[in-house]
Amino acid sequence: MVKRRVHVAAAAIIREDGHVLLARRPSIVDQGGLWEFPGGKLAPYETGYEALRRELREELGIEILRAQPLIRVHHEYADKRILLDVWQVHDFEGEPFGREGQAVRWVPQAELNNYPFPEANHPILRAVCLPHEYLISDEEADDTVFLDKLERALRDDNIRLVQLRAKTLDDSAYLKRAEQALALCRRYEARLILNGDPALLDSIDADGIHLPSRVLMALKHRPLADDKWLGASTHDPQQLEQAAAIGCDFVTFSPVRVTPSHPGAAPVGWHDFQQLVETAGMPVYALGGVTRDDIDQARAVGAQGIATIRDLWK
Ligand SMILES: Nc1nc2c([nH]c(=O)n2[C@@H]2O[C@H](COP(=O)(O)OP(=O)(O)OP(=O)(O)O)[C@@H](O)[C@H]2O)c(=O)[nH]1
Ligand SMILES: [Mg+2]
Repeated sequence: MVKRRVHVAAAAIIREDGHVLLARRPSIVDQGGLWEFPGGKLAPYETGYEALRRELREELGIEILRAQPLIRVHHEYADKRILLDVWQVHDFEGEPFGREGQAVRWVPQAELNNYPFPEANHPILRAVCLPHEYLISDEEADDTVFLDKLERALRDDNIRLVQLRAKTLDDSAYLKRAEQALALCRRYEARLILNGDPALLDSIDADGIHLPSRVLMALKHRPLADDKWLGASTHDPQQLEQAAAIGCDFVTFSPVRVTPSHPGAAPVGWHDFQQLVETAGMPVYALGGVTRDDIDQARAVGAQGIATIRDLWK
């Protein structure tokens, strides 16, 4: 059987307080009763954004004023291949309601897991819950200097996702620093991701693990429970595939641009990066030579955002 191809535009409407608008599919349609991001199929000759605007008028009675790409997910159902082209809606006019009689609800991010979604939605839920900047901490010999810089980023730059990368510390110094960093991150409601061996979480109840690519490639299964975040460093298509195979929640991909920290590495550039992100099936942070000024560019080619040391660690 040749499967139908279905191209769908869908909206992640995220309110300032972090609540996300969900709609329930009527029980009589395909995937009935499940919750979804409002949207629908592209009509002939429509772009994704045009379809998004039309669908939200039809389904919710709102007019989009500003939206940005969030994630594109390719998924194979038993009867069709689907491309979900998901946009984050930042601003709209009108009060959304279930114009087709469907239930509509603003849901806090922390409660999204309680709602049954179609199978294809897993990466979308990840993308909705992750910020658009990922701070990777720099090597820092002194704990006090480290904590000062971390607090500055949390306080002044509003960073909410931090990876503790400290290759020069031995195990006990790393754990000590991780404990201090975790306490600080908790104060700012930021997530702390430890870099290295998943077993680190046995000692410290941080929010997740970031796998170096070497560790990623050696794994056969996801090494963490589902309630922790699993990230990985990737640099080529094989590593991206492996990250998807073991169920990573997100990855960094580098280098996208020329970076002074790795002058020998050939940057992939935005064009090829876009092709890689398209098939990644999970949120991808652009890394390597990128700054906060590149967030819109990164998102325009489908990335979750940017990851950086240099631009945020000061
Ligand atoms: N809108 C939307 N569709 C999704 C999501 N996840 C997901 O797998 N889908 C699938 O994408 C397809 C969207 O079709 P739809 O029924 O919304 O299409 P539509 O609004 O144009 O209505 P139509 O049935 O009149 O063509 C369905 O097969 C649905 O199961 C999601 O989060 N939002
Ligand atoms: Mg629909």
